[in-house]
Amino acid sequence: MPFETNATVPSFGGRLLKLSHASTAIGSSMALNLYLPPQASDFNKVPWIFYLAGLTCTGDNGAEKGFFQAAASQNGVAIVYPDTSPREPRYDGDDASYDFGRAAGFYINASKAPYSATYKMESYIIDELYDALPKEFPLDPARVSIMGHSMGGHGALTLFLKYSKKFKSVSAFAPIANPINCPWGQKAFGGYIGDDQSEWKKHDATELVKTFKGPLEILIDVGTGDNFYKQKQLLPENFEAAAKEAGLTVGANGINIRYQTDYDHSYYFISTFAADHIDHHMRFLVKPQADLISF
Ligand SMILES: N[C@@H](CCC(=O)N[C@@H](CS)C(=O)NCC(=O)O)C(=O)O
Repeated sequence: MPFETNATVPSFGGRLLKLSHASTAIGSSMALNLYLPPQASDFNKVPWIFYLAGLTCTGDNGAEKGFFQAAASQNGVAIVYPDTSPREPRYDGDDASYDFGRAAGFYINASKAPYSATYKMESYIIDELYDALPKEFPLDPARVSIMGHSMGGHGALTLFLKYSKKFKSVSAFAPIANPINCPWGQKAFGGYIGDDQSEWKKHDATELVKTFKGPLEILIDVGTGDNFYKQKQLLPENFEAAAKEAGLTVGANGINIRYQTDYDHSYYFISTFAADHIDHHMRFLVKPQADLISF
């Protein structure tokens, strides 16, 4: 059993499992939360959505304050809340700032020492959790989506754009949408990848969307009162312009960026629009009728 269940917390008729496991991608123990809605059982594998959290977070922030569980229960979808970086081993200066090192893994595989030894958050999500969780819990391996907030919004957008066959849909709250052009992204990519900016582009949603083929629907919410938006850490306009240039539909049936008047960067903002994001994903996660057995 790769996952240990350390606590089971009833929530909105379902169960929030507080899990830990020895991660092969990271090389040490990782904690995460898994919300199973009441519909999940040995006989009913439910669809599931990754929620990737932002800077300074663990898997607890979204589970405690995102308010996703109410809508997840109504729709019969599970939510996985991974951690935001390895916790062990420690590196000199890995907690010197809130936007690099611990709790700031940026959902990429670091290639620069010493972080390259363990900061493998892309492999952790895409290879390890994606495969291991449905083996042990009632999750449908064929119906997976991804969403995230801020750094986690960058993670959701880039992992979807890189591995679009693995996910049915994507959405983001206040994502860092063009990290190579903002201070957070430049600091993280410089520290985890090094000076080669052509490598940075491989992990930038605005760069990746330029070559995305096929129809693409993404729900993105950004608060106009978000100080990080005002400080140009998020740059959703750059993402939208790149999508337009690539010929993708922008607006309600395409790249749908909603600017929410006065909302900030916090979980008050996320929880307000949590149900909209679950609804967005359910449009892509419901089982086609042909799959249902009739007697
Ligand atoms: N600590 C940072 C802010 C970091 C921050 O706002 N983190 C966001 C994600 S980017 C978050 O979700 N924080 C945790 C929370 O609100 O629960 C600062 O002082 O500027």
